[in-house]
Amino acid sequence: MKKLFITATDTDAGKTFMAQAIMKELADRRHQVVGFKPVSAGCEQTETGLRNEDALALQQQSTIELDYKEVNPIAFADPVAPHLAAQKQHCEIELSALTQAYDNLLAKNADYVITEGAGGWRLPLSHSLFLSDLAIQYQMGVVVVVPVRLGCLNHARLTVEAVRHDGLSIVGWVANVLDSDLPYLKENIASLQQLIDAPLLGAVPRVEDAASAARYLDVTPLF
Ligand SMILES: Nc1ncnc2c1ncn2[C@@H]1O[C@H](COP(=O)(O)OP(=O)(O)OP(=O)(O)O)[C@@H](O)[C@H]1O
Ligand SMILES: C[C@H](N)[C@H](N)CCCCCC(=O)O
Ligand SMILES: [Mg+2]
Repeated sequence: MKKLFITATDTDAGKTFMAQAIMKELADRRHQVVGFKPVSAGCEQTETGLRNEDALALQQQSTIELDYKEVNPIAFADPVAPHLAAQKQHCEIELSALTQAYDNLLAKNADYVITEGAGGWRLPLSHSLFLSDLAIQYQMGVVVVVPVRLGCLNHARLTVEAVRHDGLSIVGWVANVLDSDLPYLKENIASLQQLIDAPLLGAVPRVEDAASAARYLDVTPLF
């Protein structure tokens, strides 16, 4: 059983997109995969409760049937920092709620549990909890998604330093090349390779959907 945590240098960076693509690649190689979005902020109210796009995508990409709540135990309607959404509801996110949900997924005995973070690595969940604490608790392997743009070198390096400071390994990273006209694109990717010093799973251009993104990824470093 491999436990992976998909983080990024920021929000809106391509975590869900690449998580789906990685799950597809693994599933195509006959691995059983389940997706997990422990905390979501930005949901639609439906008859069956709050539903978040990321979690629905991960639920759909899972090779084992999962209830929505199993994929996304904590959901907030507002698309804001989750600890602020929690404060507004006078509640506090606790690590035990996340570990309980994670343990339930571990019990499914899939080959991979793919957790998508929210925002970046050090996302606060309360005054005393970060989402990174969940990844640390289970010693997850970390995949970093980097949207390649001006400013990403610093963000990528800071993320890598924080992950390693927490004692976790970066098992791979993805260059999300949303702007193929970025000046010095190749040089930026080469700099990122140096700064991150972990396997590059792929450089993904702007594509139609996550299934197309999968074609640019080599997931063998995740085996
Ligand atoms: N390579 C790509 N090609 C085309 N569209 C992309 C690509 N990467 C990301 N996107 C799009 O950019 C938007 C942001 O990506 P995504 O939702 O995966 O980010 P995220 O890091 O998961 O954000 P959040 O922090 O909200 O979870 C989405 O609309 C997604 O479909
Ligand atoms: C609403 C958004 N799409 C994400 N779900 C939450 C991002 C929180 C980022 C918090 C922060 O680091 O400032
Ligand atoms: Mg997402």
